[in-house]
Amino acid sequence: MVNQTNTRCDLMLFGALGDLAQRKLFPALYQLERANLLADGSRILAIARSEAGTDEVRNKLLEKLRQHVKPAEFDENIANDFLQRVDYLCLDFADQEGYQVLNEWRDAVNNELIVYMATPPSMYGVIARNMKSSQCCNEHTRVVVEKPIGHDLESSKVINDELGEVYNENQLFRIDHYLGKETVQNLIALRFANNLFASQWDQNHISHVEISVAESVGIEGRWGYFDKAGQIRDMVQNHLLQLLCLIAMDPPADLSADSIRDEKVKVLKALKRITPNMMETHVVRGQYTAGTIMGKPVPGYLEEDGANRGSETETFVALKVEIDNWRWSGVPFYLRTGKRLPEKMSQIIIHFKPAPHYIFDSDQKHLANNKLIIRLQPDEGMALKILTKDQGLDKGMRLRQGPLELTFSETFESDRIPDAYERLLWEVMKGNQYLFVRRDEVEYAWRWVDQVIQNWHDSDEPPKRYASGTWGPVASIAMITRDGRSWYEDA
Ligand SMILES: NC(=O)C1=CN([C@@H]2O[C@H](COP(=O)(O)OP(=O)(O)OC[C@H]3O[C@@H](n4cnc5c(N)ncnc54)[C@H](OP(=O)(O)O)[C@@H]3O)[C@@H](O)[C@H]2O)C=CC1
Ligand SMILES: O=C1O[C@H](COP(=O)(O)O)[C@@H](O)[C@H](O)[C@H]1O
Repeated sequence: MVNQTNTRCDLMLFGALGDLAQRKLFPALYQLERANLLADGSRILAIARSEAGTDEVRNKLLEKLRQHVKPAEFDENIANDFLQRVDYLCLDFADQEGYQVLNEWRDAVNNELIVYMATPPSMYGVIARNMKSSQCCNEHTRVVVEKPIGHDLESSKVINDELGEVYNENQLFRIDHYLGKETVQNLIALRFANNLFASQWDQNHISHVEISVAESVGIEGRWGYFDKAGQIRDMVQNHLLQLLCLIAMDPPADLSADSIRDEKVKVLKALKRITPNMMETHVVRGQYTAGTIMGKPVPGYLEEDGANRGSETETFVALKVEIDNWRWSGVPFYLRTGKRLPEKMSQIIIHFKPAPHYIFDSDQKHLANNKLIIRLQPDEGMALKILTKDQGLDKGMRLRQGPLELTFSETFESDRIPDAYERLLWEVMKGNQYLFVRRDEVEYAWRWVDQVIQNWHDSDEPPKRYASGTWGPVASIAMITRDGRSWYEDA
């Protein structure tokens, strides 16, 4: 395979021994090596707090790669070649003087510099300042930061200000890993490469939209982080609102980062405020109790390791979101996301309005709506549910609904679907910002989410319990049923 950039990069990875780095980032970098996308001479400096030598860290990383790369994609020789690029530096990120070693490592090498902060967000400002005062970075350095940026609008502004004191916006690559998923990028292709949909994509033709991001896992040992965040900060503020933006935005003038981000921001600005008296009909929050997932018993949220038994943090959220603009007036977007649901499944359903005048037997009217089902994960693909005549002499003009089906793995057999982090790291190396989130997007998303959280605090109502292995509190079903609709289930 061809090396597509030939750009030599030095990647400084802060937090290199943390969960994200070991589980996602190193496996993604390994895959770039396997695809021959890392230029010869590109290097990685793994930086973390543990005392260790480079050889010891390389061995540890090899172990982790064996664990986290699919066996069919793991090649010991490629892994060893890849690890030759890695050096290790033990550094307390707050130790300003220690940053001199970064310059020594850079030495006279002229590679482009990427700094990846896979650390708690409270460290972003510290690292940025220390990099600057030690002259380890310049106006060409690209800086990758992880979500969440803060826990509300105010704290996100502080973090963004700290980063902004050292770096320009065009140097900052804020990760929302959903934007790195192939199927999420495909939303842009689907909407703007197919005129068929472009002309149908508004309140004249669409009755409502569903966005479901279901996880079967719980909090995976991350109580300390998750209990302060909850599902609304962990998933809605970023991933679900980004999906909503990609579905709802107007066509961008081109594929440049700012054209796309400008359109997403317009959607975020137009989100209708959820006032306290709308909470009952527009918002459901839940917390899982013990139950069974795929035949296995699992503990409730309050029985997880490290749990504080009195916690009222939500692990499930359902929302009815309205967009106050010309295109989407009167079209609700129903969002739901939760942990310990029956299966891992992310999908978007576009429900089209029925034909304006109905000429078939009225007992079939419930079949009348076309639906576009976009499966983000797993079983990536899409299906357009259309109505056809039921075949047979005895059927008359009876209708039935069937799918025009596109399953990516079957239709495009040879394509391996890369992990989101592979795509995102690759785009950083090329300097493309279009899959990363601009400061104003983060802040408008917080502004909207903050008012929902504030309403929760004011009402003092605890989250509704749901058994693990179910689709969340029954109130989430009631929320959509009240509007004469239901969450889509494939029959
Ligand atoms: N893990 C995940 O799946 C996801 C993580 N993220 C985000 O990615 C970032 C990293 O998360 P994650 O990997 O889970 O976190 P971890 O706590 O596992 O890793 C953070 C790393 O940073 C190190 N660190 C923290 N403070 C210092 C310091 N002062 N000096 C040196 N090292 C320090 C920690 O070292 P030590 O171990 O010694 O404390 C640890 O190795 C966070 O912002 C998180 O929100 C986002 C999406 C998913
Ligand atoms: O950002 C996060 O995402 C994961 C879900 O990501 P996915 O790619 O597996 O769908 C979630 O489990 C985690 O809590 C959250 O921080």
